[in-house]
Parts: sequence; C-alpha cells; structure tokens
Amino acid sequence: MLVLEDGRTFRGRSYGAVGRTVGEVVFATGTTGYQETLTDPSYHRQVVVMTAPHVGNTGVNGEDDESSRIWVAGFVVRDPAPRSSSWRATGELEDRLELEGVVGICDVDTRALTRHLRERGTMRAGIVSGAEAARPEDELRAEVVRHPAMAGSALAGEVTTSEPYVVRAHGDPIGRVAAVDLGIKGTTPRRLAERGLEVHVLPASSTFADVQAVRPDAVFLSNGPGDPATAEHQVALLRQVLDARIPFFGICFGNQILGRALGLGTYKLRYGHRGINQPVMDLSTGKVEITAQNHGFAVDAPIGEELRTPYGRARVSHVGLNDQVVEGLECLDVPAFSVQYHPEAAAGPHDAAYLFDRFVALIRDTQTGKDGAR
Ligand SMILES: NC(=O)CC[C@H](N)C(=O)O
Repeated sequence: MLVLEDGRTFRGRSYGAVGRTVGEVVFATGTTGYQETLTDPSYHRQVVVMTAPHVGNTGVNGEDDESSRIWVAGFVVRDPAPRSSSWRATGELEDRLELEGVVGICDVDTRALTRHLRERGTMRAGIVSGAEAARPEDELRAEVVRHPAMAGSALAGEVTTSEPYVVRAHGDPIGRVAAVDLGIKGTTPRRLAERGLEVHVLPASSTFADVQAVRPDAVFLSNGPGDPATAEHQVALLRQVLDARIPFFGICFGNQILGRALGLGTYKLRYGHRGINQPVMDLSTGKVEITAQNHGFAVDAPIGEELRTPYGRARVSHVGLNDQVVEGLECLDVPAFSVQYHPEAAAGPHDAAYLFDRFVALIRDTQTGKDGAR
C-alpha cells in the first residue's frame, strides 16, 4: 500500500524490497533513464513515481549509474517489465531494487497519483508491503506525517563524498576545477574532463581554504538533495569565491546557491520539474532547448530586468517555458553563471551541452585577463 500524507491510499503489489519506507513523493516524467534517476543523489529521501507506464524494460547495466548506489527512498511504477531486453543489460531492475533494499510498489494507477500530486502538490508518503501492510491505515499515516518534510531539510552532508578525489582531464589539462559535491552526478565531472578540465571533487563541508588549496582556475557547485534555504555553508563559500573573482558555474542546487549568494530567495514549487523534456529559453539567444530537470525548489527573481546584487549586475538568463520558472542566472560583473537544469543530460537530451563550453570560455577569458568584459 502507498499511504499519502493527506490520507489518500493506493493499493498495488510489492516491487523490489518488502518492508516499509517514507519520503517525499514526487513524479518523474522521463520515458527513459530510470537507472540514472534511481542513482541520482538529488533523489535522496524521495519516493519517485514514474509516469512512464512501463519500467524496467531495459534492465540495469554497468554504465548508466550516476553514483555508487540507488538513492531514492521508494519507487512507484505502473507495469514493471517481467523480463528485460537490451544488449547492454547486466541484470533485472527488480533484483537490483531488492539487493539495495529499495521498497517499491507496482500495479499502481500512476496517472491518478500524478494528477493528485499536480493538484495537491508533493507531500510525504510511505510504502508498506508484507506484514507491515496489515497495520491500521491511521497508524501508517501518523508515521508518514511524523517524517521530516523536505522544506527545511539539509541533506547534502548525507550524500557527499567523504574524501576528495580527482577526475583527470582528457589530454593536456587546460585548467583545474574545484567541484564541491553536494550530491554530484557522475556524468558531470566527465563532461568537464572531456573538455580538458582536471576536476577536483571536494566534500560538501569544504571551506574556502580547502577550495583554494586546489589552486583552482574555476569553482563548480553541483546538484544535490534538500532545501537550498538550508545551504548556509555553501552560500558563504560561494560569496568568497565571487569576492575572489574565480570563475563559477553551478548546476541545479548550485544555481539555487548562486541565487542566494546574490541575495535572492528560493521557494518550493508545488510539484517540481522532473523529466527529460522540459523546454527552456536561453534569453540571450532566444533559442529554446529541451532539458533534463530534477528540482523541487526554484530561485525567486524577476525575469527580464537587470538585478542589482552585492556582486554587481546580474540577470535571469534562462526561463522554463511551461511555467516561467527561473532556470538560469548570469552575473555581468563577476565571472559566474548557473542553470537550474541538467546540461550533463543523464538521462536526457544534449541540447544544453553548450553550457560546459561556456564555462570553458569563461575560464579561458579569465586566464587571459578578459573576464568581466561582457
Ligand atoms: N537536482 C538538484 O540539484 C535539486 C536541487 C534541490 N534539492 C531541489 O529540489 O530543487
């Protein structure tokens, strides 16, 4: 049984591990990419509902993980494939869910559930199976309501690397990036390394001194779980980076932290953006890109006007075309920009890959003394 915070319940069959789990229930609309979703640390403490009706068709493989484990707190699907079919598959999805202790539920009317979440917003929910499912509904719902809400949760410390590590540049390095891991997806350092950057991945608790110790040409703040309103430490760190005029790029959580460092607020979206076909306009070119997204919070900023910030002029650079949500920020007087969506595109379309090239150009401009000349 799936028990929502507001009292609605859905019955289905056990999928993956049998037992009990609680988290924030969110829906993801990607028709492909469930392996990337499951292993994306940004989904820590979330029960993910797949709106695609068939899940597991291509099994699991040794290439698509975004981290070393599954992070979702629970998994809700309509119709799991009983047997996978893919030349890349090394196993079945359900076996992996079971192995990693991920409690899931299938045979759920995921369309009805998604419509409910669109109307009421994301909320806490629990999945119970086996002996647990025989317990009274009231008691289960009380447990769901006792679970901490996503708003106000600081979670980066629970998913970050404990030790720094280096991802080597392809070819001769053109620069070094200090990448603070708030829940980083594995594809991101690879995309930077492919462009000649040597990536030093640092724990979320890193100080400005830790960042400087790497002697970086640029700093990157990653995606990650939790409420950006709790990221005081990283906001303070980024302010020091901006003061030092070190080129900066942020993705998702990193975009929210840049917003906060500039003095903007963040807020919780009703049901968030999670999928791989979200249209976004780059306001500097007017081009629309189809993007991969996974966020529940957003930056609160006026679109189309120049912002006055403690770091000079800034502006909203990208906007989501479904709902006009801020999807990117750009500073005009310090070398810093960020996007709310996922140019690493895992899974997802590669339309936004140019942003990594923009980051490289920003680093090169700074190296040659041209920074800030935009
Ligand atoms: N993928 C992310 O970085 C998500 C950022 C933040 N946790 C949010 O939900 O909005």
